[in-house]
Amino acid sequence: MSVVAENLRWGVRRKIIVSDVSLSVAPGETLGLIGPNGSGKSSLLRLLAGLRRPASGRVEINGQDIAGVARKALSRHVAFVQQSAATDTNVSVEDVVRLGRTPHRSALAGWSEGDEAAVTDALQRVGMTSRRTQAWQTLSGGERQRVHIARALAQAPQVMFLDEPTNHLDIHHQIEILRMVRDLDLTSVIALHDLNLAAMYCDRIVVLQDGQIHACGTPEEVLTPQLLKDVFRVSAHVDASADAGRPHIRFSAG
Ligand SMILES: Nc1ncnc2c1ncn2[C@@H]1O[C@H](COP(=O)(O)OP(=O)(O)OP(=O)(O)O)[C@@H](O)[C@H]1O
Repeated sequence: MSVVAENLRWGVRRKIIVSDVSLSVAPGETLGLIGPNGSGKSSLLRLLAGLRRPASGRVEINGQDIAGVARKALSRHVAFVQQSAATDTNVSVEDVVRLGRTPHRSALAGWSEGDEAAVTDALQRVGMTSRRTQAWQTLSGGERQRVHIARALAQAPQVMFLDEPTNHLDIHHQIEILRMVRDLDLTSVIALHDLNLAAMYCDRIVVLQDGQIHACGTPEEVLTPQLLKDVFRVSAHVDASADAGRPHIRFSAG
């Protein structure tokens, strides 16, 4: 499914937070969203996912304006992995992942074999099968993050928005999760702080600054020393890595 945003604007009181953002994501593409703290990444993701209404502009998913689509209908296709989602504390890991099936179930339908299979598959994909019955509140930060990703996977979405999905994860799981999202047959938009991970796993990257798109293109086109200086205020060398020629950033210490 494609995602298209046209002239999105959103703000709070007089403060403009997302300003005239237009972008498009092709079916199956992985788009990275990078930018300094407070540049509007989370706000833009929420607009794209229909969790927030823009003051003006529109978002189309699969050619349909999401303003006219009910939340439950939208969540049959669209999943959102929040930065630090709060979850009711008195639940098990599998209870959390089961919530991902909610959009697919009617009030009268029981829990089906298909629902169970989706939960089992999602837990397996994030390496949490053995924790299935563990209490949610006893998980570590990174384990919670993986369970939230499993909940989104259980939703069987065709579009996935992820807000810094790797920020609590060790390097092994950061790579595992991003590789998995890239290899899944879905369209994804991922806000990331780690620029080298964005370079490795995203087909294209959008750079936000002060709520506006500063640059958009392939990792090679976007991640230049000049852009890193202008937007992120750091000095860096950018090498072509051995990994399919994707850029690799080396930050200067001094
Ligand atoms: N509901 C709100 N009310 C007031 N200000 C808000 C609101 N939501 C976001 N902001 C402000 O908008 C700006 C963008 O926030 P946002 O969370 O989208 O940035 P971000 O790029 O995701 O940041 P970070 O990298 O730190 O997670 C910030 O200055 C934030 O304080």
